[in-house]
Amino acid sequence: MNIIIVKDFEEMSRKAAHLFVAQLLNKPDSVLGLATGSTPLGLYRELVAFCNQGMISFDKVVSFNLDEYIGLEPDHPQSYSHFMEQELFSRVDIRPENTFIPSGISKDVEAECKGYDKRIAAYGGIDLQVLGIGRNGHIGFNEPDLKFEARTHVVQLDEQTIRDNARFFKEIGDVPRRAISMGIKTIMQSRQIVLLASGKEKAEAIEKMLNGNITPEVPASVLQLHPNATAIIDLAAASLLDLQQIGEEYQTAAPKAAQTRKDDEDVGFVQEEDSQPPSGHGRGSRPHHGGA
Ligand SMILES: N[C@@H]1[C@@H](O)[C@H](O)[C@@H](COP(=O)(O)O)O[C@@H]1O
Repeated sequence: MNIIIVKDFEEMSRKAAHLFVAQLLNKPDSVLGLATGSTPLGLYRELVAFCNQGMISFDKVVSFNLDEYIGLEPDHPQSYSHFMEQELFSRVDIRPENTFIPSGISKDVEAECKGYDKRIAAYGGIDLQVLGIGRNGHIGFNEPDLKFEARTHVVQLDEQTIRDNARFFKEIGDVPRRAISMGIKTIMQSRQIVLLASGKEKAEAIEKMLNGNITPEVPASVLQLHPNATAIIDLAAASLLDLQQIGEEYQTAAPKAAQTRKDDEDVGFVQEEDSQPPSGHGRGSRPHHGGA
């Protein structure tokens, strides 16, 4: 895993944005994996600015989000769908029909999960996936568990996650208890992954992710196995790491070029055989939020 230690949130966001800009310049029709939470907000701000300057375009981009709360309508102010609309989609030239987020109000959640993975595969898989990290080491909404959940699935949220995310809701009782999340295999199939972490509340999770065993009890630890993953960590989130050791043991340079499908197969993360060519559409007409 490449480790890049940066000064603060701003530098983390800028460095992450550069990876995305490079990706889009190389491949304008990239499939991006997107995340929510406070952590990627600076990244999205930077991408909006690059797009407004005409340096990048999202016109040909397809995006898949990691997760969504079960029970929230897409235009609910705390839904991840609404978040993405506000923070990125309404501010760049991405086509609404090319943005995918699991539906939290699907009548058949199992079919929703299966269909989501199939659709990702049908678009050729994710080129670049951004991740935040929960204080308990979760990625997406893959909570600590006894086994890695492979595919997009329904999760029961941890008490700590519910408490952490309660800050976005009026009261803790309003936080949904369940969500749909991409699974570990879905995430690991991405050709390139960038995990962002900022702030001292993430320090313990980061230390366990990098120095601990690869275990479902720390879901982010699986990223140690990914052939092209980069963690961009600010000094506060890196405060429990031995920075000298990092200098010696890890690369801090730019990530390797995108892995080929052959490489993906070598590590056992293969695309589904039964994937169909893309026929469905994204979330269709975009609710208007009057964002800047
Ligand atoms: N499902 C999201 C995760 O994708 C995110 O990484 C995590 C951390 O959020 P924050 O970036 O606000 O610390 O929150 C939620 O649980």
